[in-house]
Amino acid sequence: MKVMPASKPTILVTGGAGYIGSHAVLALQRQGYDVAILDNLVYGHRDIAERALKAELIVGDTSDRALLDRLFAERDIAAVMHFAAFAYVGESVAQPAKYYRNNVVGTLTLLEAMLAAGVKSFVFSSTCATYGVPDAIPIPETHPQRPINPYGSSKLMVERILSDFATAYGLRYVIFRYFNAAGADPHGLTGEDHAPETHLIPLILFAALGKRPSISIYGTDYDTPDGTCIRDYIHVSDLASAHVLGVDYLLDGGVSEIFNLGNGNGFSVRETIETARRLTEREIHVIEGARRPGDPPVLVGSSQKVRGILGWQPQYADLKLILSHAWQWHQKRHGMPAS
Ligand SMILES: NC(=O)c1ccc[n+]([C@@H]2O[C@H](COP(=O)([O-])OP(=O)(O)OC[C@H]3O[C@@H](n4cnc5c(N)ncnc54)[C@H](O)[C@@H]3O)[C@@H](O)[C@H]2O)c1
Ligand SMILES: O=c1ccn([C@@H]2O[C@H](COP(=O)(O)OP(=O)(O)O[C@H]3O[C@H](CO)[C@@H](O)[C@H](O)[C@H]3O)[C@@H](O)[C@H]2O)c(=O)[nH]1
Repeated sequence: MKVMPASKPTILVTGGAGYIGSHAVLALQRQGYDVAILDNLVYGHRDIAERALKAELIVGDTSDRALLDRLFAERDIAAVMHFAAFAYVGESVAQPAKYYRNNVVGTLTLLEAMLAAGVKSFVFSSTCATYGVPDAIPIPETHPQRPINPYGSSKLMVERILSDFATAYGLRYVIFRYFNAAGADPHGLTGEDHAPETHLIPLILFAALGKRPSISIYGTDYDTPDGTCIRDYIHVSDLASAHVLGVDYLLDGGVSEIFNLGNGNGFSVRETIETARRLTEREIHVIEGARRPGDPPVLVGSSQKVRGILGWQPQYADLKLILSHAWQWHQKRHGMPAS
């Protein structure tokens, strides 16, 4: 007789209609988890959540306590993966209130609703932006946290709340501090589609597609080898697989942990543009502009800890491969075939 595997529990994914969250939904589904998405669709996409991923989408906000109470009462949720947040570094400098309200107050409401419903496992999207300007590269998890923009501060505040809630209320969490998410699902089911788009890699590819006339480099006078900022780009599907390992770990009774997620390799803005030129074989017109407020010159992370404790292994660490998946996705999403 064929023995069917016991079905896995339901995971609530906030922000699951967004970029990284949708890849996490896919990774959870591929591991046999049931998923419910909570997303207010301010930046998320109904077509990706419902048509591409065929997931249950609850359209609503993390600050809506009545909705959260109903959501937890009606489903048997084992853990929450919390992606819902605003995440534009530059905007956070100009509009900090928007960031503290959504990222801190929204998360607090969600945590209170979870705990009231007896759900105590939480996976949180934090960021290397909590480190600020690093003392040394690669950055370990023990590095002091001194964010230089309100976005990073909002994420650090949530990290502190989680630590206090663990002590007082028995919450168990995995915090992932990611470096720069990039790329797209290699099978093309989901990818990056921010409006407005402010991230470097999609904007470079839009210039290659002719959707934009050029790419601006924000600052060429940084203290780096070519004067432009250096970032550690990590494939979004590798982020997603780490999140599944994080949920498995918490559901197995693991203690609260904090992990960096990066590849440990830094690429400058100029190097990233050059890699895209070679990949796409298209003209990419560059404009050298002023620095963007809130940008640290170099962010590169050490991910030894997550490899050791969760056994995480990135599958797509190569920048050209990351760009090639993003390129496939943007050509399909924007209906412009490669020549
Ligand atoms: N993109 C990166 O490189 C990066 C790096 C480090 C950390 N992060 C974090 O990862 C998470 C996801 O980032 P992303 O790039 O996928 O962003 P995204 O904007 O694509 O996804 C966020 C999703 O959350 C939803 N949302 C926002 N506020 C909400 C609320 N109050 N209630 C319900 N839904 C809400 C949005 O509609 C969107 O679908 C964020 O928490 C971000 O801070 C991102
Ligand atoms: O048109 C552009 C856009 C960006 N950049 C530069 O490219 C780098 C990367 O910028 P971007 O893609 O906007 O990412 P970050 O500002 O580094 O922020 C991302 O990565 C952070 C972790 O580093 C996350 O916390 C944020 O949520 C996420 O948006 C930075 O040096 C920017 O100054 C340009 O030169 N031109």
